[in-house]
Amino acid sequence: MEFIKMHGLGNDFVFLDHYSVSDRDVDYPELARKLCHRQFGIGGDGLAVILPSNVADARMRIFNPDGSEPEMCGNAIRCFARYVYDQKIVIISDPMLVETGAGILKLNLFIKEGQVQGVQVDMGEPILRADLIPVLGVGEPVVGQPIEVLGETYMYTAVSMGNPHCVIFVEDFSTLDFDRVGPALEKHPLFPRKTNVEFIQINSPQEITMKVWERGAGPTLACGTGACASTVAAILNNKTERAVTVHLPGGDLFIEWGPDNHVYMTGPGAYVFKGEWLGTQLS
Ligand SMILES: N[C@H](CCC[C@H](N)C(=O)O)C(=O)O
Repeated sequence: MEFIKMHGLGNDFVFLDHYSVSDRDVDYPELARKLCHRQFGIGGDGLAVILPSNVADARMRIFNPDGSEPEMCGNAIRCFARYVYDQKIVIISDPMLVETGAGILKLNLFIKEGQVQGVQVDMGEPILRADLIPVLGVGEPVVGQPIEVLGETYMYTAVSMGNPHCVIFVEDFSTLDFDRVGPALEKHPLFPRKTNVEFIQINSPQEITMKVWERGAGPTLACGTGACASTVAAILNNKTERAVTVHLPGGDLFIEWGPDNHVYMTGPGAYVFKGEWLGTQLS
C-alpha cells in the first residue's frame, strides 16, 4: 500500500490517498496503530486519510497513533492542502474547502512559482462552553480554574478547536515534570474524552512558547490546534494581543483570533518521502 510521509513543523503524519477509492472499507484505527509505530511501522504522530467529500472539495480523516479518531489536526490539514493541490485533486486554492470532524474549513494556499509556500487555515470559532469542550462539573467557560493532578494544583483554561485542549501557564519549563504531568492531565477525569495538554510561557504580548502533550499521541514537536487553543487561552487571561507567534519545539506558527471570532493559523506543510508499506505484522 502506497503512502506519503509529510510533516508540519515536525508533527509528522502518514498520508493515505484514498480519494479515488470512495467506498473502501478500511480499518483505519488498526492501520494507524500499525503505520504510526516508530519501530514496527513507518512512524508518525498520526495517520491522515484523503477522501472524497459530498460537501467540500475533499475530506480529511485523522487518526492518532493509539487508533483514536480526533475531530481535527491543524498541522496535518496544511500538509493535506499542499498534497491535494500538488496532485491536482483540488485545483481551487482561494479558498480550498476541506471537510473535517470539526466542520468544513476554509484554507488559503500561498503559492509562488507553482510551489505551495504556506497555508492559512480558518480554524473556525473556538468552543469555550465547558459542556461542549467537554469538561465536567462547570457550565461556564473554564478560564483559570484549579485542576489537581499528582498532588499538585494547576490553574487551567479549557478551549476546544473541535478537539479538547487543557492550557496551563508556566513561568519556568525547567520546574515542570512534563513527562508525568502531561499524561496525567491527558487522562484527567475532568475531560471525559481525554484532552490535549499545552504548557505555555508568555514571552511578550505577541509571543508564546509552547510544549504539548497530545491526546492519543504523547509529546509532539508541534500541535496546530493546540497553538490555536493556547492563543485563545492567553487572550482570555489577558496575557497577549490577538495576533501571536507561537514558538513550538518544531518551529513557529502564526495565530490570530480575528474580530470575526474565527481563529486563523498560518504555517508550512512539508514532504518527507513516498513509500510502499509492505504490511509487516506487529510481532
Ligand atoms: N492528538 C490530537 C489530534 C492531532 C492534533 C495536532 N497534531 C494538531 O496539529 O492539531 C487530538 O487527539 O485531539
